[in-house]
Amino acid sequence: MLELERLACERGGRRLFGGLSLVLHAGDLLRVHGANGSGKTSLLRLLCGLQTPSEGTVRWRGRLLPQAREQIGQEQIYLAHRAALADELSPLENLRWAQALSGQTVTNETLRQALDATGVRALADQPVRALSEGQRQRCALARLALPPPRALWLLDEPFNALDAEANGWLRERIAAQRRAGGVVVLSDHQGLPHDGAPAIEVRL
Ligand SMILES: Nc1ncnc2c1ncn2[C@@H]1O[C@H](COP(=O)(O)OP(=O)(O)OP(=O)(O)O)[C@@H](O)[C@H]1O
Repeated sequence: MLELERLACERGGRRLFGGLSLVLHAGDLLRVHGANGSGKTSLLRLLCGLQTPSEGTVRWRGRLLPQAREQIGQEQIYLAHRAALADELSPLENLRWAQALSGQTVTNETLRQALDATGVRALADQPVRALSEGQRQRCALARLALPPPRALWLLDEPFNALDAEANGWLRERIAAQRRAGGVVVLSDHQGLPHDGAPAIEVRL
């Protein structure tokens, strides 16, 4: 479903990685490891078409990125590092905005149910700036609980700041996504404990 061919990335005139080739099929999990600044975020941004490779190609279901980014937007979720939420908006407004950007409109009740899934329904109407890091991350992760199902999840350090309960919830969501035939790519600089599920590992 997701094909990387001899992918290379440069930032600020520096080559971060090159020659990266792999194919992810339905149900696959790719774990991207590497030190701070090694290029994990850059790789995820290449995979969702927010960045252009310096060499090589990325294809989702045969369509070339970033050229096909608009079409592919409805099939993927990209959750950026450090819960990229607008501070002045509430979690509910942030979720509604994220859905609108990918062409979806949902009812407030559906949004509240998603926030309920990550345990932050009670915070739905507060400004995000008043939330803790972990609460922010839970709000961002609520997108994974929103319809419609998206075949490709790109998650930048999604376990950051989560407590044990939220960590368990996210692991179960990722497992369910894989069982449903989706593809998950996640980055990690902490050497996450492995949950035993087979994964493809890349170190940058
Ligand atoms: N907009 C930019 N312009 C120039 N260089 C950049 C830009 N964004 C990132 N970089 C550089 O690219 C390199 C890789 O950054 P990236 O965010 O992809 O790393 P990372 O592995 O995700 O790091 P971390 O674990 O710290 O989040 C870094 O050296 C960074 O300074």
